[in-house]
Amino acid sequence: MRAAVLVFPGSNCDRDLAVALRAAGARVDMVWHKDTALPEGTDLVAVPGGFSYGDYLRCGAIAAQSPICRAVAAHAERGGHVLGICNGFQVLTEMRLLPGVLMRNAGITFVCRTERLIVRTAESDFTAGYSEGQEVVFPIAHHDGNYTASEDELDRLEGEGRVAFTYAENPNGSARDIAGVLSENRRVLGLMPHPERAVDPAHGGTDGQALFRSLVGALAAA
Ligand SMILES: NC(=O)CC[C@H](N)C(=O)O
Repeated sequence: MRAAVLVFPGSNCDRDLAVALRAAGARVDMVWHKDTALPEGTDLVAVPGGFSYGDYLRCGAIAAQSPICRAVAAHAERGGHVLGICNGFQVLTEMRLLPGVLMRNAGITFVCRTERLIVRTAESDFTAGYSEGQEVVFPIAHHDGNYTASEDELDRLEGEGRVAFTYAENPNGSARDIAGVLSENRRVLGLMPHPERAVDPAHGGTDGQALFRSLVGALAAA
């Protein structure tokens, strides 16, 4: 299974994400945002956290216009898998690969702590390693994590089982406690918490391992 981890100016979780993917068995290529094509045979595009372009304009807005994002959109259009974590989730909403927007946290401040989450669906290649309703603990670190969409869109996401994770205690004002959502074909996942920071006992927890293992396992078998 081959994963492409994108690197933008200001990405700072790209190497953590590569480590988590490699530990789960993926072959990883780091791909610079100015590249125009993904490596041949890329199964998964992984968009990491950080502060792409210093979060200017809006988090992820400039990164979404990068040359590589045209190739990412084409990959998603072909039914390819895409994972966006934190700033990566913001990039995917700016690209409109996922619905909704990430606004400034309701409390205005940057929030950096570990957070309890509830897995809302195990029906995706990203969440198949968990059970529905399972509680997991991932770190969060963001100032624009306040997920917002129209009431109709939120009803649709919930109705279609596309809310992947919710917060047990909402840290940022996100509508309906949403921490992560899936695309219509369930092959694009964006989430604000950081599963790649919960894959080693030294991290204080390993609840993120199941996400990378189930994803790599599903794509290796495909
Ligand atoms: N950890 C991150 O990716 C942070 C994303 C973004 N810079 C924010 O603060 O909201």
